[in-house]
Parts: sequence; C-alpha cells; structure tokens
Amino acid sequence: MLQLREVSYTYPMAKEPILSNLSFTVEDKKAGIIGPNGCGKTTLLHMMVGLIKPDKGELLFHGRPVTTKQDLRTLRKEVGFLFQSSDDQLFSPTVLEDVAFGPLNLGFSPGEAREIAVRTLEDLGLSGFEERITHRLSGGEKKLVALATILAMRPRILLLDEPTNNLDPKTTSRLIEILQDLDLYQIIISHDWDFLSHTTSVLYMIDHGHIHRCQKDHIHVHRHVHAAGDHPHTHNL
Ligand SMILES: Nc1ncnc2c1ncn2[C@@H]1O[C@H](COP(=O)(O)OP(=O)(O)OP(=O)(O)O)[C@@H](O)[C@H]1O
Repeated sequence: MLQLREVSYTYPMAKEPILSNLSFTVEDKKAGIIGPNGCGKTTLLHMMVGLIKPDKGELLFHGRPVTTKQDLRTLRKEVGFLFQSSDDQLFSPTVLEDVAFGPLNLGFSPGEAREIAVRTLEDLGLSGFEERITHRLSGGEKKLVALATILAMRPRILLLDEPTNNLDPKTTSRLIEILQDLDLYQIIISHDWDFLSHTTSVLYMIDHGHIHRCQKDHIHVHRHVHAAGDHPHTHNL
C-alpha cells in the first residue's frame, strides 16, 4: 500500500546522503524501526508522508507515484503520522476542537465531527477532556490527544515517531494497550526496546543510509543487552 522505492536524500549543506538508494514497503502489520541517533529514522517517516521529497527514487501509494497535491491529500487520509513533539500536532484551543478538526476536514458535518471526536476520546479513555485547554495538558495527555486527532480520521496506516519520549511508565503502558488493540498498520520508531517488544512483531534497522530487516537472534541479543541495563546507544542501535 505504501512504499519507498530506491530513495536517496541529502539534507542541504550535508556532505553525505542520509538515506541512500533505500527501499521500504509497509507490509508487516506492526513493525519497529531502530537505529542510532541521527541515522535518518525521522527523515524516513517524513518521506513516507510526503513531508520530505526524495532527491532520487519515489514514494508510491497503492502502487502509484505520489506527485501532486491531490495524491498527497489522498495519502494523508489513510496514513496518520504521530509527530515526535505533540506541540507540532495540536493547535486548537480545546481538545474537542483539535480532535474534530480532522473529520471536519474530511467533509463530515460539525455535528458528525463532534460525535466522532467524542467517541474517539472515549475509546482512548479521555472522556471528560473535551473542553480542556490543549496547551495546558501534560506531556502524556498531549501525546494521547495527539493520537486521538489522528485516529479520528480513521487511518489505515499509523506512523509513530518515538511515541514514548517523556512518557511515564503508566502512560507508556496505556499507549501499549491502545496500540495493541488497534487493527491497523503501525510503523514505530523507538529507542525503547521494551515498548517495541510489546507493540511490534518485526524490527528494521537503519544503518549508513540503508535499511535492513533484523533477524530474530539479532533482536534477542539486543533486547538482552537492553534488559541488562546497558545504554542501547553504546551498542549501536
Ligand atoms: N532540516 C534539516 N536540515 C539539515 N539536517 C537535518 C535536518 N533534519 C535532520 N537533519 C540531520 O539529518 C540527520 C538525520 O536526522 P533524523 O531526525 O532523521 O534522525 P533520527 O534517526 O530520527 O535521530 P534520533 O534517533 O536522534 O531522533 C541528523 O544528523 C540531523 O541532524
């Protein structure tokens, strides 16, 4: 459904490409993407929603190249993106307005959009948040509301960029439960091995501009290292 084919990308002023002739297809229902800081994980997800255009290669959606604004609109109806920073996602005064914004944009009437928003908040255990002032929410509350703004649009694919950053263990557990219950494609960037082990069934690693599917034993070794309390970055994740 969603595919990057042989893409390369170099940031302006950078000497080396951050992604190089990389191909990636959303085919596993729940996949994690790992790799060291700065290896290009966020760049990859941004490319998959058309926020970054590859210098070479193409983004395909349902087998067709995404080139026009209309192609992008179609893609974004079905592909939701949870930003690393919730403040990049939330902009309305109240939670209800923020969550209803997507459905309104999709053409639902104000009444229908409100109903969808209320139901989505309820599904995420956020009933009672409707009239809360969005920018006054805690970081964890913002993360769940940001997720609600996406789920209200009923996407088929969900891309999540380091969703557990700054979440406490209780909110992380809540997020795990929510993601486990969601029957849609999920691609998750994370440095949190425990979280990935609960939410994904396959892992991909970005390394020197390329992406590899990790072998099972490789995953076990790294999980063991992480469980032993070592810092994952020292092991080149
Ligand atoms: N707009 C930009 N202009 C120039 N360089 C950028 C830009 N955005 C990101 N980079 C650089 O590109 C590299 C890849 O960034 P990216 O955010 O994709 O990495 P990442 O793997 O998600 O890292 P992390 O795990 O730290 O979040 C980094 O070295 C970053 O500094």
